[in-house]
Amino acid sequence: MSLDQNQIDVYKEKVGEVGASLVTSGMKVGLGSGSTSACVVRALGRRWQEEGLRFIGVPTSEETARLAQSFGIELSTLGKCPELDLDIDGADEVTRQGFHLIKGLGGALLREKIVRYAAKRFVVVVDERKMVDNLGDHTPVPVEVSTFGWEATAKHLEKIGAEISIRYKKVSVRFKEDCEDFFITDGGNMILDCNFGLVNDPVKLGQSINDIVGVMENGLFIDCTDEVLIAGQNGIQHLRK
Ligand SMILES: O=C(CO)[C@H](O)[C@H](O)COP(=O)(O)O
Repeated sequence: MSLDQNQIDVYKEKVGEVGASLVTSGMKVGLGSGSTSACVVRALGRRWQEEGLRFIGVPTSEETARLAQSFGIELSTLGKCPELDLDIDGADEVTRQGFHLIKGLGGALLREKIVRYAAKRFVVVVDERKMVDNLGDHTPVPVEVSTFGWEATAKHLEKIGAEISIRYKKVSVRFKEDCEDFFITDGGNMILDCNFGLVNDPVKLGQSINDIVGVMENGLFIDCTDEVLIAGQNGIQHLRK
């Protein structure tokens, strides 16, 4: 499906507003990362300033924290708020059946996964381009790894079938050594984008990836999404598990 950027931006704004409408005063809310989550945060910022909505946000990235703070939204940490009522985040792929996800093209997957598992309810906001039949349809699996010894970690990932692209600051390119321009996550790690082709058994794959020493976390979010808000030609669909 080809959509122009203006149409995509309109979808993101709309789904951001519907996502933000799920927040009520007094809630503790995980704030996702990426451009669609930014639309949620901006819509929440408007509600904060115009309606007097008051909640506590726990951001999944420094960028999201800065955006939320620019609206005066109160932020906290999982240290102070270890249990959240709601987490709203974007995704790179969402399966039509089961709402399994690939996340992390924005580079925040470790914090996003930690925040997701601190929340009672997880709502994913996407536009219709992100809906797939199988994980791996058009997105690699981002894997966050320690910068120390990442080359050895990459070799182990290749042994389990990954075709690796190192994530650089701007774009992800094919394996190249001795490059100093790596993308570094908020937690000080690197991202290796691992193409496994179609992912038939995501639970097993996620386990095999996380069993490798040096891996911090992988971008497969399996069986943990409660609801999906999908922006498309027919408006916003709100699907529940
Ligand atoms: O997982 C993520 C960041 O780590 C994002 O949620 C994901 O990449 C979607 O981003 P966007 O809404 O910009 O397409």
